[in-house]
Amino acid sequence: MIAVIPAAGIGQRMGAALPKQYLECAGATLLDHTISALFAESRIQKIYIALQPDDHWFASSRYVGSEKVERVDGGDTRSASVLNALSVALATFSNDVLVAVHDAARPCLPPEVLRKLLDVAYEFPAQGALLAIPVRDTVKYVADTAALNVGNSSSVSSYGQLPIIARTLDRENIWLAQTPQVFRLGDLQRALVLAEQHGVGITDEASAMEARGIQPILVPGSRMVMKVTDPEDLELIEFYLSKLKRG
Ligand SMILES: Nc1ccn([C@@H]2O[C@H](COP(=O)(O)OP(=O)(O)OP(=O)(O)O)[C@@H](O)[C@H]2O)c(=O)n1
Ligand SMILES: C[C@](O)(CO)[C@H](O)COP(=O)(O)O
Repeated sequence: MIAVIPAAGIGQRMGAALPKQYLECAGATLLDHTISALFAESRIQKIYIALQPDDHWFASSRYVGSEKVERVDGGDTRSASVLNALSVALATFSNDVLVAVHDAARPCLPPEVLRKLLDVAYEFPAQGALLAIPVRDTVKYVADTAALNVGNSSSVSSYGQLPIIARTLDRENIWLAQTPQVFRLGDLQRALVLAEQHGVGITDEASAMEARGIQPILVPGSRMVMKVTDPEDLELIEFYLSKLKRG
């Protein structure tokens, strides 16, 4: 099996001076933590890292020069970055090889969680599998209007326009998708190409497979596999990474 790490984002919501995957945390960059989690899993033979073509930060990674790690060009969107990496991988690996796609922005991936996901993916290669966690809070679907309605009137609060509730969703069947997401290389490449051709909005690999009628398996992940998105996440990820290192 192989892995792809989309790492070509700019980290706009983080607002840092460099892309968030290069921020230092618990002794390494977030990207190096992410690579190290996949590197340590013996079933993963090769890791493709999709980077902005003009990325000059990766040159300082401890994984530069490793035969198991290959840099490829990313694209304008996450799915374009993944697709570029899959196309490069297909020059070396066959359609039936499993590929685990894992966000650079999810640097904390406990080994036992990864192992469980890969075990399930090997059992059900045609369906594929991904990490996910069930929603714990009550889920509100918000109305289209952004205005705060008071009685029959519509007003803006002292904190600006706030959303209002349209309805409460039944959370019983709602899970939040994480990564890695594991599929057969050929299946995923075809699904992503078709999604692009048909203008299907894709925010993860499973969505592309779902659009082809596949029902991927959800493997319980962990809150530690959180996606680092804005500055508020940094303290928590540092805590999780340190906890993981301590074992
Ligand atoms: N053109 C892109 C955009 C995103 N990603 C990667 O996809 C993952 C998830 O994306 P996200 O967390 O949204 O990262 P950014 O796009 O960097 O963040 P932002 O949306 O705040 O700019 C990240 O590892 C990011 O580097 C990518 O490879 N190529
Ligand atoms: C793939 C993903 O991690 C699933 O939660 C996520 O969708 C990627 O983040 P984005 O902000 O939608 O690119």
